[in-house]
Order: sequence, then C-alpha cells, then structure tokens
Amino acid sequence: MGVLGIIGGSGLYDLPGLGEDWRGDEPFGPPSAAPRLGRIGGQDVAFLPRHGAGHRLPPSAINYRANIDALKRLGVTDILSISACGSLREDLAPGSFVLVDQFIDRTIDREKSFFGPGCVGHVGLADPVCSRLGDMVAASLAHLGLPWHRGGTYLAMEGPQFSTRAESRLYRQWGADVIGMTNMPEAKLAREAEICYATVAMVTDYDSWHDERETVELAQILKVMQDNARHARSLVQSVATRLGELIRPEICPAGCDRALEGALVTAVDQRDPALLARLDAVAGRVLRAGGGQ
Ligand SMILES: CSC[C@H]1O[C@H](OP(=O)(O)O)[C@H](O)[C@@H]1O
Ligand SMILES: Nc1ncnc2[nH]cnc12
Repeated sequence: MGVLGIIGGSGLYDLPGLGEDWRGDEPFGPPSAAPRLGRIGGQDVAFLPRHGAGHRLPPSAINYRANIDALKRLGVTDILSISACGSLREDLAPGSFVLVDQFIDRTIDREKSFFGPGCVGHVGLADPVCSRLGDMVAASLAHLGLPWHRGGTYLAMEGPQFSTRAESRLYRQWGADVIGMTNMPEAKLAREAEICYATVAMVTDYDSWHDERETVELAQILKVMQDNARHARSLVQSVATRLGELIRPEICPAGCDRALEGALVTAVDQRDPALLARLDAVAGRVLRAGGGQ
C-alpha cells in the first residue's frame, strides 16, 4: 500500500495524531518542514505544511522540488494538496471547496522541473489531477456534506501581493475559476515524480474583480481559513480512509505513476551523473530500468 502525502496550505499547519518528524537525503535542498509521519484511518500518511511551521515561507520561497522529493522518498504515491484560494466566480462563495482539475501557471520565479541540463525530461500534463484520487476526494466531499464543486481552473500567480482589479478581470476572461499562489509548480513536480495529485481549493474570498465585495484582505482570509481548517481535517480523515480501503491495482488507471516512461530525451551517454544522482528518488524507477528514448 502506498503512502498518502498531505500538503497543508494556509491555516493547515498540523494534523492530530501524527508522530515523528522524518529527515532523509535532501538533494534539492530542505523541504518546508520535516514531513510528519503517522496513520490516519488505517492509511500511512506523511504531512508537510507547505509554508513551514508558523507560516514562515512566502509562496515564492517555498522549495517545491524539495517538498515533492521528500514525499517521494517516503514512498508517497498520492498527494492531497489543501489550499486557500480566491474566487473568480460569483457562484463559488467563500466557504466553498473546489476540486480543481486544471491549472494556468502564471508564476515566474520558481524552479519548475527536476530535470535540466544533463537529463532533459518532458512529461505530459494535459490532465494534471489524478482522476482516481479526484474521485475519492469527490466522494469524501459529498459524504461530509460540505459545499463543494467538482472541476475548476486554478490560476497560479506569483504573489505575494494579491491581484489588481484588471488582472483579476483578465483571469476571469481566460476562464479561470479560482486563484492562488502555490499549486504551481507543485502539481507539475508531482507529475514528474510520478505521484498522483489532487488539490482541494478552499475559497476564502472573492478576488479583486468583484465590485460589490470588499477588496481582498488578509484578515478576512484568515477568518474563513480558521473556519475551514476543521473541515479540512475531516476531509483528510475521509480521503485517507478511502485510500486505505483501496485494493490498489499495481498501476494508476490515469497513468500518473508511469509519467516518466518515454519522457527522458537525453542520450544515455550525455547524461550528467551528478544530476542523475539527485534524481534517484524522483526518477530512479525509470533510470534504473535504463529509461530513455
Ligand atoms: C494567507 S492568504 C494567501 C496564501 O494562501 C494561499 O496559500 P496555500 O495555497 O498554501 O493555502 C495562497 O496561495 C497564498 O500563498
Ligand atoms: N484572492 C487570492 N489571490 C491569491 N491567493 C489567494 N489565497 C487566498 N485568496 C487569494
């Protein structure tokens, strides 16, 4: 059975009942915090607060590669990402939960790939959210009776400032539904690491586009987040229980766990041994099998 990784966003810095902190190799640098291990609903879990203890890290300073690499080293096969977000749609009111299925990446100041000179990789990202994990999260949201919506496009902005009105209106025209600062490159890196990924975006505010609402303010966001944290913990419990009950087929039906097959393009004799060593967890499965074109 695989391990469920939970990446906690703003307002979700810990989960009850978890035990020891884990430290391992850190070839991409230190993660936001030492992942905390435990069992929830009969399922092995590893919890990582994205912004570190006490919300120490702004979105641009999060080492997304180190976070995903650390979870991969722990045997994580599925990541449930929990995030606060702004709403770009009237019908997605603060307090609702959106099971995002698409992303637009507008971030500009982040390391976005494990690959690079000496080992070039191109994974598919047409469907960045795992449909199997998404189904489990959907069932849990329905079971918990939370106000939720299946499907939505999350626009990832650099931040840390919130959007101008003009930007917010532009993103609406682009068809984005919610906005946040963290799910990219997290989702891209999970795919490179062959980890199933799903995100639940908890709406904390109407973003700046809305003329009749107050402009986005941290105090309002923090208040909604506090209310949401309890629901987020129930959601984690429910998803963990479902995943634990899964008689896991060896393969993910959506193919997330085979994303690197055929994705490495650099000729074997041109590969950089130092980079290959850093990729031992993320890409070890295909590298050991002599993976390439
Ligand atoms: C504290 S409000 C802005 C902050 O909240 C979201 O973070 P996360 O996705 O980790 O919940 C948003 O992306 C910003 O980083
Ligand atoms: N309106 C907003 N824009 C970006 N990130 C957010 N996180 C919560 N609300 C947000």
